[in-house]
Amino acid sequence: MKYNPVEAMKPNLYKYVFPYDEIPKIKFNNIQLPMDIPESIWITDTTFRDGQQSMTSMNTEQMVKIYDYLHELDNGSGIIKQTEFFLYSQKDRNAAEQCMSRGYDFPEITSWIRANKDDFNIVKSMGIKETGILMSCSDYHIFNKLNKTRQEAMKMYLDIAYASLENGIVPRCHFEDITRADFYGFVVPLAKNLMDMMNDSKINVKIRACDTLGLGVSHVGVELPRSVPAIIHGLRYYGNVPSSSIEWHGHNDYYGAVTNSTTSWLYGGASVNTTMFGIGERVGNTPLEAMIIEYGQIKGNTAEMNLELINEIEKFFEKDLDYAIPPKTPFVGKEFNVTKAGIHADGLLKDEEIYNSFDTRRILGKPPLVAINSYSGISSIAYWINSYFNLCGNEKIHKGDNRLIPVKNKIDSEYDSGRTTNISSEEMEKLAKLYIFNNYQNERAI
Ligand SMILES: CC(C)C(=O)C(=O)O
Repeated sequence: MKYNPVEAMKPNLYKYVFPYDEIPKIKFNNIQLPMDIPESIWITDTTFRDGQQSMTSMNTEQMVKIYDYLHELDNGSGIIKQTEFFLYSQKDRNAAEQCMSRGYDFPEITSWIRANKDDFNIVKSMGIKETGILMSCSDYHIFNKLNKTRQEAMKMYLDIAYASLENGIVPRCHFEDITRADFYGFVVPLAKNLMDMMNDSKINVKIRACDTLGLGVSHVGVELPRSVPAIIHGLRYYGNVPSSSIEWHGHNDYYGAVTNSTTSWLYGGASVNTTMFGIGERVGNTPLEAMIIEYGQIKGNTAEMNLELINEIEKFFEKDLDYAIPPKTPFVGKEFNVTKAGIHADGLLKDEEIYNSFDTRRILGKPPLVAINSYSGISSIAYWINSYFNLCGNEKIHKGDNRLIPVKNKIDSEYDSGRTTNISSEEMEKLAKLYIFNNYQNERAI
Protein backbone atom coordinates (compact mmCIF):
# COMPACT_ATOMS: atom_id res chain seq x y z
CA MET A 1 0.00 0.00 0.00
CA LYS A 2 1.76 3.16 -1.21
CA TYR A 3 -0.66 5.74 0.18
CA ASN A 4 -1.62 5.27 3.81
CA PRO A 5 -4.80 6.64 5.31
CA VAL A 6 -4.43 9.24 8.01
CA GLU A 7 -4.99 6.98 10.99
CA ALA A 8 -7.46 8.23 13.57
CA MET A 9 -7.51 7.01 17.16
CA LYS A 10 -11.20 7.62 17.30
CA PRO A 11 -13.69 7.98 14.45
CA ASN A 12 -14.10 11.37 12.80
CA LEU A 13 -17.88 11.60 12.62
CA TYR A 14 -18.00 15.30 11.68
CA LYS A 15 -20.25 16.00 14.62
CA TYR A 16 -20.22 19.75 13.94
CA VAL A 17 -21.88 18.94 10.59
CA PHE A 18 -23.96 15.94 11.66
CA PRO A 19 -24.85 16.53 15.33
CA TYR A 20 -27.65 13.91 15.14
CA ASP A 21 -29.85 15.67 17.68
CA GLU A 22 -30.19 18.48 15.15
CA ILE A 23 -30.65 18.69 11.39
CA PRO A 24 -27.30 18.32 9.53
CA LYS A 25 -25.48 21.59 8.81
CA ILE A 26 -24.07 22.98 5.57
CA LYS A 27 -20.67 24.59 6.25
CA PHE A 28 -19.53 27.19 3.73
CA ASN A 29 -15.92 27.96 2.84
CA ASN A 30 -16.56 30.03 -0.29
CA ILE A 31 -14.03 28.07 -2.32
CA GLN A 32 -15.03 28.16 -5.98
CA LEU A 33 -14.01 25.16 -8.05
CA PRO A 34 -13.93 25.05 -11.86
CA MET A 35 -16.71 23.28 -13.72
CA ASP A 36 -15.38 20.85 -16.30
CA ILE A 37 -18.05 18.82 -18.10
CA PRO A 38 -16.57 15.72 -19.72
CA GLU A 39 -17.04 15.48 -23.48
CA SER A 40 -18.86 12.20 -23.02
CA ILE A 41 -21.33 11.78 -20.15
CA TRP A 42 -23.70 8.89 -19.55
CA ILE A 43 -26.20 7.18 -17.28
CA THR A 44 -26.01 3.81 -15.57
CA ASP A 45 -28.84 1.90 -14.00
CA THR A 46 -29.24 0.06 -10.71
CA THR A 47 -32.96 -0.76 -10.93
CA PHE A 48 -32.21 -4.45 -10.39
CA ARG A 49 -29.91 -3.90 -7.39
CA ASP A 50 -30.50 -0.78 -5.32
CA GLY A 51 -33.94 -0.27 -6.84
CA GLN A 52 -35.35 -3.73 -6.49
CA GLN A 53 -34.32 -3.96 -2.83
CA SER A 54 -36.95 -1.39 -2.00
CA MET A 55 -39.96 -3.21 -3.45
CA THR A 56 -41.42 -6.68 -3.85
CA SER A 57 -38.77 -8.54 -5.72
CA MET A 58 -39.17 -9.01 -9.45
CA ASN A 59 -39.34 -12.39 -11.15
CA THR A 60 -36.97 -13.29 -13.95
CA GLU A 61 -39.48 -12.53 -16.68
CA GLN A 62 -40.15 -9.08 -15.25
CA MET A 63 -36.43 -8.33 -15.01
CA VAL A 64 -35.86 -9.37 -18.60
CA LYS A 65 -38.80 -7.21 -19.67
CA ILE A 66 -37.31 -4.17 -17.90
CA TYR A 67 -33.93 -4.89 -19.42
CA ASP A 68 -35.57 -4.93 -22.86
CA TYR A 69 -37.23 -1.62 -22.03
CA LEU A 70 -33.92 -0.05 -20.97
CA HIS A 71 -32.42 -1.20 -24.25
CA GLU A 72 -35.30 0.21 -26.30
CA LEU A 73 -35.26 3.46 -24.33
CA ASP A 74 -31.53 3.82 -24.99
CA ASN A 75 -32.28 3.00 -28.62
CA GLY A 76 -28.67 2.58 -29.71
CA SER A 77 -27.49 5.89 -28.24
CA GLY A 78 -25.23 4.21 -25.67
CA ILE A 79 -26.29 6.81 -23.10
CA ILE A 80 -27.87 4.21 -20.81
CA LYS A 81 -24.53 2.47 -20.68
CA GLN A 82 -24.78 -0.18 -18.00
CA THR A 83 -27.08 -1.95 -15.58
CA GLU A 84 -26.10 -4.14 -12.66
CA PHE A 85 -27.37 -7.43 -11.27
CA PHE A 86 -27.03 -9.23 -7.97
CA LEU A 87 -25.66 -12.70 -8.55
CA TYR A 88 -26.44 -14.19 -5.12
CA SER A 89 -29.42 -16.37 -5.96
CA GLN A 90 -30.22 -18.68 -8.84
CA LYS A 91 -33.06 -16.32 -9.79
CA ASP A 92 -30.67 -13.36 -10.06
CA ARG A 93 -28.22 -15.38 -12.10
CA ASN A 94 -30.98 -16.62 -14.42
CA ALA A 95 -32.13 -13.06 -15.00
CA ALA A 96 -28.60 -11.86 -15.73
CA GLU A 97 -28.01 -14.81 -18.06
CA GLN A 98 -31.24 -14.31 -19.98
CA CYS A 99 -30.53 -10.61 -20.35
CA MET A 100 -26.99 -11.35 -21.54
CA SER A 101 -28.34 -13.79 -24.11
CA ARG A 102 -30.20 -10.87 -25.73
CA GLY A 103 -26.76 -9.81 -27.00
CA TYR A 104 -27.49 -6.07 -26.73
CA ASP A 105 -24.59 -3.61 -26.75
CA PHE A 106 -26.45 -1.35 -24.30
CA PRO A 107 -27.00 -1.39 -21.44
CA GLU A 108 -23.96 -3.56 -20.72
CA ILE A 109 -24.50 -6.05 -17.92
CA THR A 110 -22.37 -5.73 -14.81
CA SER A 111 -22.71 -7.31 -11.40
CA TRP A 112 -22.59 -6.62 -7.69
CA ILE A 113 -20.93 -9.19 -5.49
CA ARG A 114 -19.85 -9.94 -1.96
CA ALA A 115 -16.13 -9.70 -1.63
CA ASN A 116 -15.28 -13.38 -1.69
CA LYS A 117 -13.47 -15.71 -4.06
CA ASP A 118 -16.55 -17.74 -4.98
CA ASP A 119 -18.38 -14.66 -6.11
CA PHE A 120 -15.50 -13.66 -8.39
CA ASN A 121 -15.67 -17.15 -9.88
CA ILE A 122 -19.37 -16.69 -10.65
CA VAL A 123 -18.75 -13.32 -12.34
CA LYS A 124 -15.94 -14.81 -14.37
CA SER A 125 -17.80 -17.96 -15.38
CA MET A 126 -20.76 -15.88 -16.55
CA GLY A 127 -18.50 -13.76 -18.72
CA ILE A 128 -19.35 -10.51 -16.90
CA LYS A 129 -16.58 -7.97 -17.29
CA GLU A 130 -17.23 -5.57 -14.42
CA THR A 131 -18.40 -5.92 -10.86
CA GLY A 132 -19.39 -3.58 -8.07
CA ILE A 133 -17.62 -4.12 -4.74
CA LEU A 134 -18.45 -2.39 -1.47
CA MET A 135 -15.77 -0.10 -0.01
CA SER A 136 -17.38 1.85 2.80
CA CYS A 137 -15.42 5.05 3.43
CA SER A 138 -16.79 6.98 6.38
CA ASP A 139 -15.73 6.31 9.96
CA TYR A 140 -19.40 5.62 10.69
CA HIS A 141 -18.86 2.46 8.66
CA ILE A 142 -15.16 1.73 9.24
CA PHE A 143 -15.19 2.11 13.02
CA ASN A 144 -18.81 1.61 13.99
CA LYS A 145 -19.96 -1.05 11.52
CA LEU A 146 -16.84 -2.93 10.42
CA ASN A 147 -15.04 -2.41 13.73
CA LYS A 148 -11.74 -1.83 11.93
CA THR A 149 -9.05 0.82 11.81
CA ARG A 150 -8.76 2.86 8.62
CA GLN A 151 -5.54 1.00 7.78
CA GLU A 152 -7.29 -2.37 8.13
CA ALA A 153 -10.25 -1.26 6.04
CA MET A 154 -7.99 0.13 3.33
CA LYS A 155 -5.99 -3.10 3.19
CA MET A 156 -9.16 -5.18 2.97
CA TYR A 157 -10.49 -3.03 0.09
CA LEU A 158 -7.21 -3.13 -1.83
CA ASP A 159 -7.05 -6.91 -1.45
CA ILE A 160 -10.53 -7.21 -2.91
CA ALA A 161 -9.70 -4.91 -5.80
CA TYR A 162 -6.54 -6.91 -6.41
CA ALA A 163 -8.52 -10.18 -6.52
CA SER A 164 -10.88 -8.64 -9.05
CA LEU A 165 -8.01 -7.51 -11.27
CA GLU A 166 -6.34 -10.91 -10.93
CA ASN A 167 -9.54 -12.40 -12.32
CA GLY A 168 -9.45 -9.91 -15.18
CA ILE A 169 -12.62 -8.20 -13.90
CA VAL A 170 -12.98 -4.41 -13.78
CA PRO A 171 -13.61 -3.50 -10.11
CA ARG A 172 -16.19 -0.77 -9.65
CA CYS A 173 -15.33 0.41 -6.15
CA HIS A 174 -18.42 1.67 -4.33
CA PHE A 175 -17.17 4.35 -1.93
CA GLU A 176 -20.12 4.04 0.42
CA ASP A 177 -21.06 7.08 2.56
CA ILE A 178 -18.50 9.33 0.85
CA THR A 179 -20.48 12.42 1.93
CA ARG A 180 -19.59 11.71 5.59
CA ALA A 181 -16.07 10.41 4.97
CA ASP A 182 -12.69 11.97 5.75
CA PHE A 183 -11.83 12.95 2.19
CA TYR A 184 -8.12 13.67 2.49
CA GLY A 185 -7.58 11.24 5.35
CA PHE A 186 -9.18 8.18 3.70
CA VAL A 187 -10.89 8.73 0.33
CA VAL A 188 -7.93 10.28 -1.49
CA PRO A 189 -5.30 7.71 -0.37
CA LEU A 190 -7.72 4.88 -1.24
CA ALA A 191 -8.38 6.37 -4.68
CA LYS A 192 -4.66 6.88 -5.33
CA ASN A 193 -3.82 3.30 -4.39
CA LEU A 194 -6.59 2.05 -6.67
CA MET A 195 -5.40 4.23 -9.55
CA ASP A 196 -1.89 2.80 -9.11
CA MET A 197 -3.41 -0.67 -9.39
CA MET A 198 -5.23 0.41 -12.53
CA ASN A 199 -2.03 1.68 -14.08
CA ASP A 200 -0.06 -1.44 -13.12
CA SER A 201 -2.69 -3.94 -14.25
CA LYS A 202 -3.78 -2.01 -17.36
CA ILE A 203 -7.34 -2.91 -16.36
CA ASN A 204 -9.79 -0.12 -15.70
CA VAL A 205 -10.69 0.60 -12.06
CA LYS A 206 -13.85 2.64 -11.48
CA ILE A 207 -14.93 4.63 -8.47
CA ARG A 208 -18.57 5.10 -7.64
CA ALA A 209 -19.05 7.97 -5.18
CA CYS A 210 -22.04 6.80 -3.13
CA ASP A 211 -24.06 9.48 -1.38
CA THR A 212 -25.60 6.79 0.77
CA LEU A 213 -27.80 9.04 2.92
CA GLY A 214 -28.39 11.73 0.31
CA LEU A 215 -26.32 14.29 2.26
CA GLY A 216 -24.41 15.65 -0.75
CA VAL A 217 -24.78 19.39 -1.42
CA SER A 218 -24.48 20.88 -4.88
CA HIS A 219 -24.02 24.58 -4.03
CA VAL A 220 -20.62 26.13 -4.70
CA GLY A 221 -18.45 27.13 -1.75
CA VAL A 222 -19.41 24.31 0.62
CA GLU A 223 -16.97 22.35 2.80
CA LEU A 224 -16.16 18.69 2.45
CA PRO A 225 -17.38 16.08 3.14
CA ARG A 226 -20.78 17.24 1.83
CA SER A 227 -19.71 19.22 -1.24
CA VAL A 228 -20.40 17.36 -4.51
CA PRO A 229 -18.17 19.77 -6.53
CA ALA A 230 -15.28 19.26 -4.06
CA ILE A 231 -15.68 15.47 -4.03
CA ILE A 232 -15.64 15.16 -7.82
CA HIS A 233 -12.93 17.78 -8.31
CA GLY A 234 -10.89 16.18 -5.49
CA LEU A 235 -11.19 12.65 -6.89
CA ARG A 236 -9.81 13.93 -10.18
CA TYR A 237 -7.08 16.26 -9.00
CA TYR A 238 -5.94 14.69 -5.73
CA GLY A 239 -6.99 11.08 -6.34
CA ASN A 240 -5.76 10.99 -9.98
CA VAL A 241 -9.04 9.40 -11.11
CA PRO A 242 -9.94 10.08 -14.76
CA SER A 243 -13.43 11.45 -15.45
CA SER A 244 -14.44 8.30 -17.29
CA SER A 245 -13.85 6.28 -14.11
CA ILE A 246 -15.97 8.48 -11.83
CA GLU A 247 -19.64 7.78 -11.19
CA TRP A 248 -22.10 9.46 -8.80
CA HIS A 249 -24.69 7.40 -6.94
CA GLY A 250 -27.29 9.58 -5.27
CA HIS A 251 -30.19 9.16 -2.88
CA ASN A 252 -33.00 11.66 -2.53
CA ASP A 253 -33.22 12.07 1.26
CA TYR A 254 -32.76 15.85 1.06
CA TYR A 255 -34.43 16.27 -2.38
CA GLY A 256 -30.95 16.58 -3.90
CA ALA A 257 -30.59 13.38 -5.93
CA VAL A 258 -31.11 14.92 -9.37
CA THR A 259 -29.21 18.18 -8.78
CA ASN A 260 -26.32 16.36 -7.13
CA SER A 261 -26.06 13.92 -10.02
CA THR A 262 -26.06 16.76 -12.52
CA THR A 263 -23.45 18.59 -10.42
CA SER A 264 -21.25 15.52 -10.56
CA TRP A 265 -21.43 15.68 -14.38
CA LEU A 266 -20.67 19.41 -14.30
CA TYR A 267 -17.51 18.98 -12.20
CA GLY A 268 -16.11 16.10 -14.22
CA GLY A 269 -17.70 12.75 -13.29
CA ALA A 270 -18.73 11.11 -16.57
CA SER A 271 -21.32 8.74 -15.18
CA VAL A 272 -24.42 9.01 -12.98
CA ASN A 273 -26.13 6.00 -11.48
CA THR A 274 -29.93 5.85 -11.43
CA THR A 275 -33.03 3.68 -11.13
CA MET A 276 -36.21 3.68 -13.19
CA PHE A 277 -38.66 6.12 -11.54
CA GLY A 278 -36.15 6.61 -8.70
CA ILE A 279 -37.18 3.41 -6.94
CA GLY A 280 -34.81 2.56 -4.09
CA GLU A 281 -33.90 2.63 -0.42
CA ARG A 282 -36.04 4.94 1.76
CA VAL A 283 -36.98 7.94 -0.43
CA GLY A 284 -35.28 6.45 -3.47
CA ASN A 285 -32.36 6.82 -5.84
CA THR A 286 -31.80 9.31 -8.66
CA PRO A 287 -34.55 8.74 -11.26
CA LEU A 288 -33.24 7.59 -14.64
CA GLU A 289 -35.88 9.50 -16.58
CA ALA A 290 -34.95 12.74 -14.78
CA MET A 291 -31.32 12.32 -15.77
CA ILE A 292 -32.34 11.79 -19.40
CA ILE A 293 -34.01 15.21 -19.27
CA GLU A 294 -30.93 16.67 -17.52
CA TYR A 295 -28.74 15.08 -20.21
CA GLY A 296 -30.88 16.67 -22.93
CA GLN A 297 -30.64 20.09 -21.29
CA ILE A 298 -26.85 19.90 -20.93
CA LYS A 299 -26.02 18.32 -24.27
CA GLY A 300 -28.75 20.03 -26.26
CA ASN A 301 -30.45 16.80 -27.35
CA THR A 302 -31.21 13.28 -26.20
CA ALA A 303 -29.62 11.60 -29.24
CA GLU A 304 -31.62 8.60 -30.45
CA MET A 305 -33.23 7.85 -27.09
CA ASN A 306 -36.88 6.87 -27.37
CA LEU A 307 -38.47 8.93 -24.60
CA GLU A 308 -42.07 8.06 -25.47
CA LEU A 309 -41.34 4.53 -24.31
CA ILE A 310 -41.23 5.80 -20.72
CA ASN A 311 -45.05 5.78 -20.89
CA GLU A 312 -45.09 2.07 -21.56
CA ILE A 313 -42.51 1.36 -18.85
CA GLU A 314 -44.70 3.31 -16.43
CA LYS A 315 -47.70 1.16 -17.29
CA PHE A 316 -45.61 -1.96 -16.79
CA PHE A 317 -44.45 -0.85 -13.34
CA GLU A 318 -48.00 0.02 -12.34
CA LYS A 319 -49.70 -3.08 -13.70
CA ASP A 320 -47.12 -5.82 -13.43
CA LEU A 321 -45.09 -4.66 -10.45
CA ASP A 322 -47.91 -3.02 -8.56
CA TYR A 323 -45.79 0.13 -8.18
CA ALA A 324 -47.82 3.32 -8.03
CA ILE A 325 -45.95 6.31 -9.42
CA PRO A 326 -47.01 9.40 -7.44
CA PRO A 327 -49.18 11.44 -9.84
CA LYS A 328 -47.20 14.65 -9.39
CA THR A 329 -43.80 13.09 -10.21
CA PRO A 330 -42.05 15.26 -12.83
CA PHE A 331 -42.19 13.93 -16.41
CA VAL A 332 -43.87 10.63 -15.48
CA GLY A 333 -46.69 11.17 -12.98
CA LYS A 334 -50.20 11.16 -14.45
CA GLU A 335 -50.68 14.77 -13.41
CA PHE A 336 -47.23 16.21 -14.04
CA ASN A 337 -48.53 18.49 -16.80
CA VAL A 338 -52.17 18.74 -15.79
CA THR A 339 -52.97 22.32 -14.91
CA LYS A 340 -55.56 22.87 -12.20
CA ALA A 341 -55.55 26.59 -11.66
CA GLY A 342 -58.39 28.15 -13.66
CA ILE A 343 -56.21 31.04 -14.75
CA HIS A 344 -53.57 28.63 -16.10
CA ALA A 345 -56.23 26.60 -17.89
CA ASP A 346 -57.30 29.79 -19.60
CA GLY A 347 -53.70 30.37 -20.73
CA LEU A 348 -53.34 26.81 -22.00
CA LEU A 349 -56.50 27.18 -24.05
CA LYS A 350 -55.05 30.26 -25.73
CA ASP A 351 -51.53 28.95 -26.31
CA GLU A 352 -50.15 25.67 -24.95
CA GLU A 353 -46.65 27.12 -24.55
CA ILE A 354 -47.84 29.61 -21.95
CA TYR A 355 -48.11 26.87 -19.33
CA ASN A 356 -46.14 23.94 -20.78
CA SER A 357 -42.37 24.38 -21.00
CA PHE A 358 -41.75 21.92 -23.86
CA ASP A 359 -43.77 19.81 -26.27
CA THR A 360 -44.55 17.01 -23.83
CA ARG A 361 -47.01 15.55 -26.34
CA ARG A 362 -44.35 14.99 -29.01
CA ILE A 363 -41.40 14.20 -26.77
CA LEU A 364 -42.99 12.18 -23.97
CA GLY A 365 -46.30 11.22 -25.56
CA LYS A 366 -48.04 13.18 -22.79
CA PRO A 367 -50.19 16.12 -23.89
CA PRO A 368 -50.68 18.95 -21.41
CA LEU A 369 -54.16 18.71 -19.91
CA VAL A 370 -56.44 20.88 -17.84
CA ALA A 371 -58.06 19.35 -14.78
CA ILE A 372 -61.81 19.03 -15.05
CA ASN A 373 -63.69 20.12 -11.96
CA SER A 374 -66.64 22.22 -10.84
CA TYR A 375 -65.07 25.35 -12.36
CA SER A 376 -64.51 23.88 -15.81
CA GLY A 377 -66.39 25.50 -18.61
CA ILE A 378 -67.27 24.01 -22.00
CA SER A 379 -63.99 25.28 -23.51
CA SER A 380 -61.89 23.49 -20.89
CA ILE A 381 -63.79 20.29 -21.61
CA ALA A 382 -63.23 20.72 -25.34
CA TYR A 383 -59.52 21.38 -24.75
CA TRP A 384 -59.23 18.31 -22.54
CA ILE A 385 -60.80 16.04 -25.16
CA ASN A 386 -58.74 17.47 -28.03
CA SER A 387 -55.53 17.13 -26.06
CA TYR A 388 -56.16 13.72 -24.56
CA PHE A 389 -57.26 12.13 -27.84
CA ASN A 390 -54.71 14.11 -29.83
CA LEU A 391 -57.39 15.52 -32.16
CA CYS A 392 -56.06 17.83 -34.85
CA GLY A 393 -57.43 19.80 -37.82
CA ASN A 394 -60.99 18.91 -38.73
CA GLU A 395 -61.24 16.33 -35.95
CA LYS A 396 -60.92 19.00 -33.27
CA ILE A 397 -63.98 19.55 -31.08
CA HIS A 398 -64.95 23.22 -30.87
CA LYS A 399 -66.55 24.78 -27.85
CA GLY A 400 -69.81 25.31 -29.80
CA ASP A 401 -70.17 21.57 -30.48
CA ASN A 402 -73.53 20.36 -29.09
CA ARG A 403 -72.06 17.00 -28.13
CA LEU A 404 -70.23 18.75 -25.33
CA ILE A 405 -73.48 19.72 -23.60
CA PRO A 406 -74.32 16.27 -22.10
CA VAL A 407 -70.69 15.92 -21.00
CA LYS A 408 -70.88 19.25 -19.21
CA ASN A 409 -74.26 18.34 -17.70
CA LYS A 410 -72.92 15.05 -16.36
CA ILE A 411 -69.96 16.82 -14.79
CA ASP A 412 -72.17 19.53 -13.27
CA SER A 413 -74.52 16.92 -11.81
CA GLU A 414 -71.55 15.27 -10.06
CA TYR A 415 -70.70 18.52 -8.30
CA ASP A 416 -74.37 19.32 -7.61
CA SER A 417 -74.51 16.07 -5.67
CA GLY A 418 -71.60 17.09 -3.46
CA ARG A 419 -68.50 15.79 -5.24
CA THR A 420 -65.30 17.70 -4.39
CA THR A 421 -62.61 15.81 -6.31
CA ASN A 422 -61.53 16.38 -9.92
CA ILE A 423 -63.01 14.25 -12.66
CA SER A 424 -60.30 11.67 -13.38
CA SER A 425 -58.83 10.99 -16.80
CA GLU A 426 -60.54 7.58 -16.82
CA GLU A 427 -63.92 9.19 -16.16
CA MET A 428 -63.36 11.85 -18.79
CA GLU A 429 -62.30 9.22 -21.30
CA LYS A 430 -65.56 7.32 -20.70
CA LEU A 431 -67.66 10.46 -21.00
CA ALA A 432 -65.96 11.47 -24.22
CA LYS A 433 -66.36 8.01 -25.70
CA LEU A 434 -70.01 7.90 -24.73
CA TYR A 435 -71.16 11.38 -25.78
CA ILE A 436 -68.61 12.52 -28.34
CA PHE A 437 -67.46 9.41 -30.14
CA ASN A 438 -70.56 7.40 -29.37
CA ASN A 439 -68.81 4.07 -29.20
CA TYR A 440 -68.94 3.22 -25.57
CA GLN A 441 -71.38 0.56 -24.43
CA ASN A 442 -71.72 1.32 -20.73
CA GLU A 443 -74.32 4.04 -20.18
CA ARG A 444 -73.05 4.80 -16.67
CA ALA A 445 -70.05 6.87 -17.65
CA ILE A 446 -69.10 8.20 -14.21
C1 LIG B 1 -24.51 -0.16 -0.74
C2 LIG B 1 -23.98 1.07 -1.37
C3 LIG B 1 -22.93 0.81 -2.34
C4 LIG B 1 -25.07 1.86 -1.98
O1 LIG B 1 -25.77 1.44 -2.85
C5 LIG B 1 -25.25 3.18 -1.45
O2 LIG B 1 -24.33 3.70 -0.85
O3 LIG B 1 -26.34 3.74 -1.63
